[in-house]
Amino acid sequence: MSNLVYITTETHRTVDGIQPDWIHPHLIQSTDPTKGRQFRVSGPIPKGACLLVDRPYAIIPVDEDPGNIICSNPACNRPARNSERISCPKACLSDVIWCSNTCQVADQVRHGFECTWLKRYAGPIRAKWSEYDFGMLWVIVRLLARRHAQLHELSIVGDYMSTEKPNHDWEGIDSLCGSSDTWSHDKVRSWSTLVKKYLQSSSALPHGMGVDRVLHLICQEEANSFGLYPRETGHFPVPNPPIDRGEQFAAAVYPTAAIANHSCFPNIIHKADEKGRMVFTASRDIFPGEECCISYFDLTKYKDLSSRRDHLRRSFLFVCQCSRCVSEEPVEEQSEWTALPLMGSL
Ligand SMILES: C[S@@+](CC[C@H](N)C(=O)[O-])C[C@H]1O[C@@H](n2cnc3c(N)ncnc32)[C@H](O)[C@@H]1O
Repeated sequence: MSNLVYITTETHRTVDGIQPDWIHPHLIQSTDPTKGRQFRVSGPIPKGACLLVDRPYAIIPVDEDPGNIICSNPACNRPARNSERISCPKACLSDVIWCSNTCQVADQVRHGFECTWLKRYAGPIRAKWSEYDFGMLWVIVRLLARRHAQLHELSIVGDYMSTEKPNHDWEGIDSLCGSSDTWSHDKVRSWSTLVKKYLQSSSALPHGMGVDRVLHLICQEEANSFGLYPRETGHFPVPNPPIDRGEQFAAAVYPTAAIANHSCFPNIIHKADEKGRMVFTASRDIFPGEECCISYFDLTKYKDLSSRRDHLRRSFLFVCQCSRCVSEEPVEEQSEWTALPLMGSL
């Protein structure tokens, strides 16, 4: 991180009302007819420049590495050492810890929302479904818990419905792409069962949303959540010998970072910092008008066109249209793609 170039002239710029911790003045949002929302740059970006620092709206530890459990306070998120961990007094879940009394007190309202749900359902979901399903549902509960805590704060200062202070962060979650049309019927049916069993609005989870909205939230979360790893993702060309990104230690949803599309020839490297904030750094010089892309997967793992596209199709449900994939397509496939009707034009 030592060679990052921070340009600090516009510290409070927003992307369509969403306010990340920091965004480079040249990073803008636009729309691509095939890929949807995207990041572009309006001016030159030197290699090493920091483009974005985005706070997670919700983050959960992933159980692989019990040495690396992150503080539950969303304003902190730092990995806490064993000796400094404070557990929930109601013992809702061993993965819920805070790194100090201050963080625990600051997180009371948000955690209060998830605590009963975790105590009641974490065990049964892990036993009857899977660790993956539990993680996915817990991210949803944390999204709802954060929204609840923000609404609570706004109601304390008396401007809950004020148009001057809308809940910018939740707008970012609301605008994430993803819908039930993207996923298979079986998948959507299984998520619908999970929502009805475990995520309906109740005294244990008073979010006030209908089943369809929560199901839609799952579809959005599944299309937009990030895995957090100890090392950077997106170095290209892959260094020799290759350095992978390590074991995942958390999963998170970032309202602004989620706008970044994937490329197998990315110009951005991404990695979460010590507070769980997603940091985008230019991996080469980027020219005005260029799209800014991250890599959604570890480029050391999938190398040729078919393995990259298969992986993206299976895990992210889209056919990669990045410049590298399109240029590597056999000529007959290229003409098939160009023959497909586009939804619009640039
Ligand atoms: C995390 S979102 C990225 C932002 C998204 N474009 C939007 O409109 O919000 C991931 C989705 O973007 C689209 N996408 C991202 N990278 C792509 C690529 N290389 N080729 C085609 N579609 C892509 C896919 O629809 C994918 O499900």
